Amino acid sequence: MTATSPAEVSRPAAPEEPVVLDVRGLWKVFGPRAERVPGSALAELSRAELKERAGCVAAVRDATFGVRQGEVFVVMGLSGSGKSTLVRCLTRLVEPTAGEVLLDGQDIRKAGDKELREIRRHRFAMVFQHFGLLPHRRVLDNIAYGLEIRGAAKQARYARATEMLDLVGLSGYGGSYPDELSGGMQQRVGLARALAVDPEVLFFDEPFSALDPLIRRDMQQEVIRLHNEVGKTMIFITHDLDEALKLGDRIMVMRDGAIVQIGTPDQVVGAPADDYVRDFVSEVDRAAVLTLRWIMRPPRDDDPQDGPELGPDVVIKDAARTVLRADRPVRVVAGGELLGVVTGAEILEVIAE
Ligand SMILES: Nc1ncnc2c1ncn2[C@@H]1O[C@H](COP(=O)(O)OP(=O)(O)OP(=O)(O)O)[C@@H](O)[C@H]1O
Repeated sequence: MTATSPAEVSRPAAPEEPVVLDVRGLWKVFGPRAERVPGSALAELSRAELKERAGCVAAVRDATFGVRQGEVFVVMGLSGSGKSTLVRCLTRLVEPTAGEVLLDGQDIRKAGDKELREIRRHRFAMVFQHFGLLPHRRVLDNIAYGLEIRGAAKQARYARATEMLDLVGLSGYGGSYPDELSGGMQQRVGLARALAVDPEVLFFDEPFSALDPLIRRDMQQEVIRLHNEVGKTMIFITHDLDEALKLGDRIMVMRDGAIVQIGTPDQVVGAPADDYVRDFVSEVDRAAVLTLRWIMRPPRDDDPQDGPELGPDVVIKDAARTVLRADRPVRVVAGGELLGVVTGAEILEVIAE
């Protein structure tokens, strides 16, 4: 494949949204006198050494990243890499050991109990793997639960809950109890409950891992659909690469508590930051993720200039037919500017891999 440096390759020039959640130098260390670890020589130790010398586990190590308004931000890594701990630190379900978590500029680590409760009730919502539905409450009351805690009047919360029930495709099930529904349906209730409070940020902690593969695929589609409809900022934990590639606007890869890479799906697949990420993405169908931007070559003087035009962000698989049928190089054009050309040779190289 044509060598392309990651810096040159990015997704379409969508206007960059402001950062909603700005995380800086975040640490979570479990163990005795954990607070002495960040910033000290202990912080430099490997996981095993830290455990041996200080009896501590650094579940999150010096994490710095920003989540943008309206994006689906996926946190991915093997089991034990720190995904859950990191995301729990963002809502302070786990108290961070050091660092800052700024929500619209306000450090939630400094929030008092009352303020924190307000943030959790009004600005955040969560969807968990094990649904977390209240078994003795009907579906509609489960969905309305967050609104009830907030003190919303009955009529208003039922109206909103019914709207959410319809939104997740469960119209008519409001009177059922959770155990009368399948796993996939229960998770739809979980989604509706989270959306009911109209949160600024929605957190998903491996929400679909307990579902069987077909239902899981349905639910992923459902998240994409809901995201398109409601446009919420979503932070989504998964250890499943396909899920990450499908859902993520950007993916953050973690290993041993540290961030290894943050990038769009095509960046993670096309330019893995190290062998760990390379290994992770080695089985991916690159033609389904990478775009023409990754394989185009500079035009040569002897290239015909009248080939078909395609945009740089067309996925290779979608462009293959056009490129392979054309009897001249396809021109990769954005904003009237010729960025490069692609021929059958470049396409076949990726497909043959
Ligand atoms: N309460 C705790 N006390 C001590 N160590 C903990 C605690 N919670 C998590 N850890 C450790 O922190 C590390 C990160 O765990 P975490 O659950 O965040 O990883 P994860 O990537 O979410 O894994 P999984 O996908 O298995 O949930 C692990 O080594 C774990 O053993």
